[in-house]
Amino acid sequence: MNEDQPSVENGCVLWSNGMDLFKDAAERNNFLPTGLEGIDMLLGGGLRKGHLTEITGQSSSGKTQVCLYSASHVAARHMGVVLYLDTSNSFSPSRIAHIVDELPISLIKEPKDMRLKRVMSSIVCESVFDVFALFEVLDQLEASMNDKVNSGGNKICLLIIDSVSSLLAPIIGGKNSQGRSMMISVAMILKKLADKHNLSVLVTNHTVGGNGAPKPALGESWKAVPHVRLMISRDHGSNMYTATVLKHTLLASGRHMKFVVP
Ligand SMILES: Nc1ncnc2c1ncn2[C@@H]1O[C@H](COP(=O)(O)OP(=O)(O)OP(=O)(O)O)[C@@H](O)[C@H]1O
Repeated sequence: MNEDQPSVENGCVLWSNGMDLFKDAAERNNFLPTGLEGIDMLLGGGLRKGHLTEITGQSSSGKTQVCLYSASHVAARHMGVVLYLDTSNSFSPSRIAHIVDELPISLIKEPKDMRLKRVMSSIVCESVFDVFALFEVLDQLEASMNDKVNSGGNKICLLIIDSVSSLLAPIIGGKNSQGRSMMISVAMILKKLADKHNLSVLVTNHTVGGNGAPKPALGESWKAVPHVRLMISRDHGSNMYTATVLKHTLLASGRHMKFVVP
């Protein structure tokens, strides 16, 4: 084995020296915008490439809105292709069209009809209704990402799963250890894809326990998975929302920022 190279086994890097980690952090220090100013400011630029970001919150707290905004802004700003895995028919092309239509001309310098066509063709939406379909899609994604590395094709830069909890929560109840190991496999595949292909992964996780303090549905085993976990909530009867950091590699938990969904 070459002493300067990290050893690679089944595509996983087993060790890295400090200089590798330093270069890696500097090179990967780039973000994809969510297009929601408060969230982008809170996260130092948006969704970090190479990381898995989780949005959690109660029903109607705005999780899908964050996904739709992120997909629209990333596609509109020529950052790459977005793969949107929709688990509950919440993907809304008309909402995307509305978001793209509202983008200022100073940000996207092209006629509105061309912009919409381009954005729509840069967002690939796929319905995924159970964990087995999810494994299949992720498997195909990995194969196509490996091909794109070799062929230099147009790369996916953002993978969205709205919501990952609706696929995983049904299989982890009770003493179902097989369900739990499937959940951990999904986590490992997502993090490996993010790391190996420098893509940003955005997932949503609904909350449970409405009366007291609502908690993210996927519990303790999943808690360690996301690099960043944001809790969002909607201010009653307004279009004002609050994002609060529950977990972050650099920021203290509890930091929060308001954002508006126009
Ligand atoms: N197409 C739309 N156009 C305008 N506003 C919308 C649209 N869809 C949803 N909203 C508004 O955004 C709010 C947040 O909805 P969203 O679907 O993002 O919540 P969520 O957290 O994903 O909910 P759930 O967990 O039930 O899927 C809703 O209360 C609704 O008022």
